[in-house]
Amino acid sequence: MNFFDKLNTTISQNQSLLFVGLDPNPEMIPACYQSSDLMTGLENWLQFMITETANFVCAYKPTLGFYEALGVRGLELLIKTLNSIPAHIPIILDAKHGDLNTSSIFAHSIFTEWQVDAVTLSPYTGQDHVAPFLVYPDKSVFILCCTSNPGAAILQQYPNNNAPLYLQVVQESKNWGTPEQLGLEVGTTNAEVLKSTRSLAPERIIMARSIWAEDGNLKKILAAGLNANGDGLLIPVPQDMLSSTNLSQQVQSLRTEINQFRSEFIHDASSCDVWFPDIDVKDKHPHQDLILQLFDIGCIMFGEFVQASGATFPYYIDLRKIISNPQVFNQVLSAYEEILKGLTFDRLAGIPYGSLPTATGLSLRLHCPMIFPRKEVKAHGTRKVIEGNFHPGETVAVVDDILISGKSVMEGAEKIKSVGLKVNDIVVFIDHEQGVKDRLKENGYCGHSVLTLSEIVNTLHEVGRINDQQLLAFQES
Ligand SMILES: O=c1ccn([C@@H]2O[C@H](COP(=O)(O)O)[C@@H](O)[C@H]2O)c(=O)[nH]1
Repeated sequence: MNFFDKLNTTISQNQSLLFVGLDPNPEMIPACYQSSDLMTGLENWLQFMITETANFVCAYKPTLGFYEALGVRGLELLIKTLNSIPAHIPIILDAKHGDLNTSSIFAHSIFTEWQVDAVTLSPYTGQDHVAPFLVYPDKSVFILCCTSNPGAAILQQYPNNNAPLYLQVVQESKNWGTPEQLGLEVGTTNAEVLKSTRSLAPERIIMARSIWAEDGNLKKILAAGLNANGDGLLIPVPQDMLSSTNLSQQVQSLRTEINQFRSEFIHDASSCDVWFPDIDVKDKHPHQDLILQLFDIGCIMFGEFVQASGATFPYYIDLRKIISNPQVFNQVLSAYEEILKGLTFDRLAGIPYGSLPTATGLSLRLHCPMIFPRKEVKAHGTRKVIEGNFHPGETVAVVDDILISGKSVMEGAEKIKSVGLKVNDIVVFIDHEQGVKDRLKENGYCGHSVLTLSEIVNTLHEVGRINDQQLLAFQES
């Protein structure tokens, strides 16, 4: 999973845009962690920060300079700290070293040995300095565009407020990497600076810094920095909060305040709803939030529905609706992507019409060319069975929404094979079970699914979205 997906998954799981700076700053160490051995005190404090916040933040950001300042033991402490961070939470190493000669070896150390997910970099040595970090496809960089140091203003605002240098940095750095590879670091208490950055880079993740100096500024900062989906902005947990004994509660309250604002912001600004979980279940299904969202936006319906075969089912799944909800669509794509990454193929194919948007999204994410079998062959023009370019002999992974009998997806796969292509794998979002994967196997295909229908129904019943009667109707069908 790349940094961008890992970050989005944690944002969605922990419902948080907050990140914590894991800095062993001897000047900030709380009294209860001060001991005769400074390093032990700092280590205990860092561990406390991680334990208290791991379920409520989306990333950690250790600053390399604080560890280096403590000498060899400081670097040992950094390794211990990195190892203590739960593996699913992304780590952004704050290391604005601007030395061209060391960037390749530094990138290798931090990404392959220390296994951090992203790094902050200074822009002034240009793309040459940044490029060695971008050769790691799963990693990202954050380019420092603006700092809040009063003394920096004379450079950052040069030559004037209409075309300041920091916006040139934003504009130029956008050419260095894709939005998944390159985010922006903006330190400011001035919401106008964030607003200008956001309007120039609507597609980038912005890591906000130093926003807490002025009381009551949070709403202005959020309004200026959030993107149109109500995210794309990483917000630091205030430094003084990290020294408090009830850190966990304070971070949770801040998270709630931010999420309330995001929710109102989205309703005001867009026609797409943002979904927040209303249920907290222990040992929940890994896709529980996604299942609930699909139910809440009407993709999973219960009642009497006649299927194409003439049979009546007590449910109907309409995954075509996901295209109208980018938040859900993005998560659905990530779930397909996890399966596809383990398979070998040259091209992706979607089964029309329902799975064409999904296949398109996956093709762009995986940088894999796409084709599709036509539903009906035209009586004019090229009379093609397959749209898109391909070479006979290539292998195609077929993507579809739901397997009921397997008829439609196998018909599509047969058309693909009829032009000399090979199909081994069929990947769907939902498997209706009842032996359909065996049927695929008998026909020479290996079926993969993100979810089974029983996982969906049991999860919905467990959290009270459907009643006992609906569960029974499904179990008896
Ligand atoms: O709840 C449902 C049931 C079916 N569909 C559509 O049918 C095919 C799958 O049916 P097969 O019998 O496997 O051919 C699926 O691609 C959908 O287009 C549905 O959307 N929802």
